[in-house]
Amino acid sequence: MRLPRFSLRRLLTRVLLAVLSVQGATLAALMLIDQRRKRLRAPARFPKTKPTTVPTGGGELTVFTYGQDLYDDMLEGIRSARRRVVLVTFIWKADRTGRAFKKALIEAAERGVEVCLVYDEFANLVVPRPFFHFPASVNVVRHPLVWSGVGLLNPRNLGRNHNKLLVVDSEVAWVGGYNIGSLYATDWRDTHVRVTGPVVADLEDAFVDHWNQLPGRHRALPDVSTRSWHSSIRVHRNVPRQALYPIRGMYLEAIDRAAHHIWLTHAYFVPDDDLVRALLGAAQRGVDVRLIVPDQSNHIVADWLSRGFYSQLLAGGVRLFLYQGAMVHAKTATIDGQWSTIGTANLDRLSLAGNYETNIEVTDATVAAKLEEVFAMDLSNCRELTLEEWVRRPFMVKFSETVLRPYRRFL
Ligand SMILES: O=P(O)(O)OC[C@H](O)CO
Repeated sequence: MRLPRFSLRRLLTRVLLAVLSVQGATLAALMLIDQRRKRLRAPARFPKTKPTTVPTGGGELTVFTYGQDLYDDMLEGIRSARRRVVLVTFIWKADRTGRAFKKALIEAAERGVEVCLVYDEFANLVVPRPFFHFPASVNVVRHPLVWSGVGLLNPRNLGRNHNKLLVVDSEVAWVGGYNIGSLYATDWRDTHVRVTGPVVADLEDAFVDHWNQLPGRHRALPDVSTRSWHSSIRVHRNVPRQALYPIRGMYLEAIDRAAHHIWLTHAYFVPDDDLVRALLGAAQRGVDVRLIVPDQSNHIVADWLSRGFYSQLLAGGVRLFLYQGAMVHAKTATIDGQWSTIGTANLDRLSLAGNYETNIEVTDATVAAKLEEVFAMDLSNCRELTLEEWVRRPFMVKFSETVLRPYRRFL
């Protein structure tokens, strides 16, 4: 009898196919669970603060924690614009909220205001194309799926425009986690700020530089020439085309500097090794490190990738809080009662090393106190996850987390 010949190649192919099948089955099961959850989900309920304003950076900063308050404020800003409105958004839904923005922007253009808009093509593939048809008086540029005329496989050409920024009359700007859509107005807990003062020129400059880089035949905007060297608020922008990713550096530096507490609120938490090391290092030197993440976000796969970090973080002394009853979509941090950041970047690889993003970094105790209030409010709506509870989760759950680990680097 002849024995079948051992082939290493055949064995490796079979192992690879088996791993891919298990991963595929796990992802499919998660999708099914997600669909069912979404069907059965109760209406969102969560605590929120009224918009409150504090002086900072030679101007003012107002914190918004409820979408409807924010959208009303942004729409009022657009309706009162006299010279120029620039707006960039990752997602722009064609629903009641999205239509209200569209109408206000068209009306502004019709009364002579210069209106420049950017939206991300990929994020809005599901939005009917005609929604993005504007009169010629409005300047609209689509951030393309792939930057034209350049290699498809170069990650620098694939970065999504994940920004959410509005600037009116070079005097006031809004930036933060909110995309534009009715769901976000009432059902998601997110954080955005309105700022005035010198920082507005930096935010407008970020828009203008990007606008002028975008492919297409749109008219270039003049560079912003009124930027100050002296502000307690710094703008950090990721620009993949220029291989600029300062937001990751900003986080690493601030975490490394922390002496007392680090309080983070993040919608999608899939950090790289350096960020994990920085957080664990802070916890080890006695810093009170707390992280709020959604108990169930709108992306179940992101949740499961995030869960893959919990054991290490909990064992290292980081405290985890799971937000209940609604999606928490904020991307904020506050450290030592001194330092804060609010912006568009998630703590995942797409945001920190892939997308166009904008965060502001504020070194101001008054702003930190405001964000600590918001953090305390959110904590009141969280369930703390302990290491004791976490190690007792079922074997299949642990197995699924392990199976999905290789996908971390794609998110
Ligand atoms: O990419 P973000 O952080 O703006 O979140 C968008 C939502 O996940 C849309 O599904």
